[in-house]
Amino acid sequence: MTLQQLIGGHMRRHWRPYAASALMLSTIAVLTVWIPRQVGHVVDDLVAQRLTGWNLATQLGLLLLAGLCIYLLRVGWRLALYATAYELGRGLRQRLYDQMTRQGPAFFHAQRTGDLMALATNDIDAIEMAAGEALLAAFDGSLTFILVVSMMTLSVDARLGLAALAPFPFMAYAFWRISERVHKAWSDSLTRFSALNQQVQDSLAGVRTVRALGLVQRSRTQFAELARDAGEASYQAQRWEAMFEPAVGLSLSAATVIALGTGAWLVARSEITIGQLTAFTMYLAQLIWPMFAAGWVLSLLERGRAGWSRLEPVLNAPDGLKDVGEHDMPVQATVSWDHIDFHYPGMTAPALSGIDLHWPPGRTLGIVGPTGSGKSTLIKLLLRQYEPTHGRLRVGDLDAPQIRLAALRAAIAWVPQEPFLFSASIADNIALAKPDATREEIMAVAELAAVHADIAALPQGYDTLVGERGVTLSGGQRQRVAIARALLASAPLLLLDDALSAVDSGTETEILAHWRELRQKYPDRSLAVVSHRLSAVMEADEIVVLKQGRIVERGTHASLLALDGWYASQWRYQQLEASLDAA
Ligand SMILES: Nc1ncnc2c1ncn2[C@@H]1O[C@H](COP(=O)(O)OP(=O)(O)OP(=O)(O)O)[C@@H](O)[C@H]1O
Repeated sequence: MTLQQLIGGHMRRHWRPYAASALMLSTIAVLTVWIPRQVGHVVDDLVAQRLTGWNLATQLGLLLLAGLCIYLLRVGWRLALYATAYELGRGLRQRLYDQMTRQGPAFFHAQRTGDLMALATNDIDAIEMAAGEALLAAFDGSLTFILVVSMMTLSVDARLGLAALAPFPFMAYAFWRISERVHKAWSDSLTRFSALNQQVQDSLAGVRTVRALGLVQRSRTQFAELARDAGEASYQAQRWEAMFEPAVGLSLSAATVIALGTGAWLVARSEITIGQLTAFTMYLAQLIWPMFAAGWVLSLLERGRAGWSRLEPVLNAPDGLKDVGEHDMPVQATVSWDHIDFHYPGMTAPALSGIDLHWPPGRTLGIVGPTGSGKSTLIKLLLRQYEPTHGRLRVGDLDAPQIRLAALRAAIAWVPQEPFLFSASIADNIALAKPDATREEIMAVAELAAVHADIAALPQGYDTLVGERGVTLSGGQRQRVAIARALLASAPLLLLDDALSAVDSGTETEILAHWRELRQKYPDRSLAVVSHRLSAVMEADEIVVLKQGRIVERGTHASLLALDGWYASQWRYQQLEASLDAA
C-alpha cells in the first residue's frame, strides 16, 4: 500500500471533516480573490470620485467583514482537519502496538527497540502531517492558484496573465528535482534518528554497566557521533527543503517584472485601467502562498512517504505465530513434547533434538542440564513463543496450535530468570494477572513466595513504588515478587525458568515447602522447575537432564543418583560446595 492509498482510505472513512475543511477553505479562497477585485473597484471609483461618505464606509466595512470571515474559517478548518489527521496517527499507533503484542521473540530479535520507538513517534508524526497539513495546503494552494490565475486572466487581461505565468514551468521543474532530494534526505534523517534512539535506549538500560566498566567516555563519544549524524541528516533535509524558497522567489520576481512591464504598456495603450493593474499585482502577490504551499506540500509528502516506507514493513510483518486455534485449554491434561526438534531461526545447530517428554497434571517436572543445553527453549515451546521445527507439542488430545493462544497462555504462569517489574507499586506488580485481588490475597501469595517480610520492611510496604522511578529490589526479591505474581494468577501450570537462581538455598527450600502445602489444596496444579541448583528439583516426580538439546538422563532424584551420570556427579559437586559454604 502506498502513502496515497493509506491517506485516500482514511479520507474515505472520515470524509465529513475533510469535506467541511474543503468547504471552509473554498470559502476562504473565494473571499481572498474577491478582496483584490473589490479593492480594484474601490480604487477606480475613488480615482473617478464616485465613492464618498456612506458608500465608501460600506465598501470598507465589507472588506473588513471578509477579513474576519477568513480568520474564523481558518480556525475552523484547522480544528476539523487536524482532529482527523490525529485520528489517522492514533489508528497507526494502535496498529503498531497491536502488531507488537501479537509478535513473538523472533520479531523482536529482528527489530531494534529504538527503531520501534522512532516509528511510534517521529515516523507516524510525519504521516500525520502528510494527512493533515499537506492535504490542506495542497487543496488550499491549488484552489487559490486556480482562482487567482482565473481572475488574473479573465477579470483583468488574458495576455497579461499568460505573460506573467511564463516563468512557472521552470519553477515546476525545479520543484520536481528538489522533492526527489528531499525524499532521500528525509529517509536518511528518520533512519539516523532511529539509530540515535537505539543508543539512548541502550545507554539508559545499561547505564550501571557502562559506569561500572568505566565506559562513560566511550558511550558519550558514540552518542555524540550518532547525535551529530542525526543532526546533519536533518539539516541536510532542511537544506533541500529550503531550496524551494529561492525557486519560488526567482519565479515570482520574474513574473512581477514581466507583469509590470506588460501592464505599463497596456495601461499606456489604455487597454486596461490603473485599478486593473493594481488588482493584477495584488493577485500576483497572492500567488506567493500557492507557490510556497506547493513546496511545503511536496516536502511534507516526501517526509510522510519516508516515514510510511519504514513503518509499513513492520505493520505488515507476518504474525510470528498463527493464532488459529479454536479450543479452550483442556482441563487436567498432560502436556507432551512429542518427538520435538527445534532450530532457532537462522541457526544451524539444533537447540532441541528428539525430545519426548510427558508432564501429567499435578506432577512436578524438573529440568536440569549444563548451560545452553536447551532448558529454557523447552519452556519457550510450551509458551508457544516458537513453533517446533519437527514434532508436536500436545496438551491432552489437542495439538497446542488448536488451542487459542490466549487460553493457553492464561493457563500458564511463567516466571523467567529475570522477571520484569513495572513502574508501579509492589502490590500492583503482584496483582498484574488479577487486578481486582484484595490486599489479603496479595499478602497471602507474598507469604508463599517468601517475600512478605522483605516487602513489609520497605518504607511504604506493599505501596512502595518499584521499577524505574521507585525502589530498586534485589535480584532475589524481584524473583520472589514475580513468583508471588505467578501464584496469584492461580494458573494450572506454573513454570519457574531458573526463577530461584538469585534466591539463597534456605529461601528456596521455604518456597518449595510452601508449594507442597499449596499442592495439598490444589492437587491438579503442575509445576515445572528449570534450575542449575539440583536441590530445587530433587523432589520432582520426574527430572530430565538435557545436554546439547537432547534428554540424556531421566528419572527421580534417587534413580538418577543410582545412574551415576551427569546428575549424580553434579549433585555431589553441589553438596560439597554447600558444605564448604556452611563451614
Ligand atoms: N533467540 C535465540 N536465537 C538463537 N539461538 C538461541 C536463542 N536463544 C537461545 N539460543 C541458543 O539455543 C541453545 C539453548 O538455549 P537455552 O536458553 O534453551 O539454554 P538453557 O539450557 O536454558 O541455558 P541456561 O542454563 O544458560 O539458561 C543455546 O545454544 C543458545 O545459544
